Amino acid sequence: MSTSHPPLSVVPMVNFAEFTAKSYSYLGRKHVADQIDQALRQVGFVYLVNHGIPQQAVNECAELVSSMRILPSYHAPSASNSCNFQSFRFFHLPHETKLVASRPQRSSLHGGYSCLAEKTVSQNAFDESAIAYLREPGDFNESFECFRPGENSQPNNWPVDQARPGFRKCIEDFFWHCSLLLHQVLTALEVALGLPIKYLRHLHSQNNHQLRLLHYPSIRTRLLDLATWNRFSAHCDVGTLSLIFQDLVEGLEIEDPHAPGQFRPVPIVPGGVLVNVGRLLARWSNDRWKSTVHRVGASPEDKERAEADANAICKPRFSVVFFGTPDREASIDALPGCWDDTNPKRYTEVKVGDYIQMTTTVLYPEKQSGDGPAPTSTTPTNDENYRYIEQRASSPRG
Ligand SMILES: O=C(O)CCC(=O)C(=O)O
Ligand SMILES: [Fe+2]
Repeated sequence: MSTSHPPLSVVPMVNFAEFTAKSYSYLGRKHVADQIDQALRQVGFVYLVNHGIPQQAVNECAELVSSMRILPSYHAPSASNSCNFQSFRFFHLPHETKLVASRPQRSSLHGGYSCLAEKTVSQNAFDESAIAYLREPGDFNESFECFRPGENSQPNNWPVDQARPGFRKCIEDFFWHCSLLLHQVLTALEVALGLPIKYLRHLHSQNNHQLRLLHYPSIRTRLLDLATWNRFSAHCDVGTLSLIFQDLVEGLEIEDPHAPGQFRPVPIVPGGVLVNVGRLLARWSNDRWKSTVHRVGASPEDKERAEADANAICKPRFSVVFFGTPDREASIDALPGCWDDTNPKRYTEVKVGDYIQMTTTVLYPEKQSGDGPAPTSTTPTNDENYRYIEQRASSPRG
């Protein structure tokens, strides 16, 4: 079948040092800003190298992530199983210790720990039966989420310090590194569109962002057949820009904007950060910048091994994702330069708080007030969830 667009296989890469270096001229910075603009228009994702977050800070965050053990009851990792994030030390804590830091009943209003397979994202499903269907099996990951340190309306739940000394400080510091980078990339977008300085940034002045640590444990790769179980279901992010830091294990896939339904693996760029557009920024830019559907499965290498061996086990994967979010009171209306008579506004103006409320209703339908009790001994353990998935995978849904 012929197509006017080449298949999407590569996320463009941009050297961000050329934007942040003080020695660079306006024209030099504009050149970088234009490259980012182009990538977000065509792919919705861009890799930034030399992004300015000190490697030591990424390593420290990853360092908490340092033993090679995975959830012990499943599968032993192979000796060659190297990854630079290795395994979050946090995720190796005993289940009960992690539960102390739980998000109350999946509340979108709290930071904290979510157990394996507790949560599923849903894409474009707004009626109750579709949501119920999509939610039934959880995605095969466990996560820890952190909102802006000191944000009272979205309190964070931390593990007790003796359980993981330094965890809280490290994660909070990393939050602020990411926040700084987010503001720099927003500045680049202002330059690309010729907007007044801080036009986008001033609507992010409250820094109501979110940091998510993710652990995708090893599992029999064939169980990750996307018809039965996912590591992270296909979705778009909600906010403006997300920053994704990955270990050395691939698995992220993005939908080819020119071939809907076809997902392309994203290769790892060591030291690079992936930046992608959330739905709010797509809306704000009148769809100039694409919010591309993405998902996480087994890496291409693991998939290949599973072709030959039905019992092959895929490598564990770790990632850290920072979700840039505008201030809740901000109104999002098409940006200057993104619409005119020939390209009229596609969306009505929306308040950020209302939009987020609508999307979290889909993600966390059973709990809106956020004040529910912490999980109790009746909360399924990771082991129970895992066994459930094994069972369900032998009788696929549908
Ligand atoms: O783990 C990843 O690489 C991506 C996760 C993701 O897309 C998300 O948390 O929204
Ligand atoms: Fe995402």
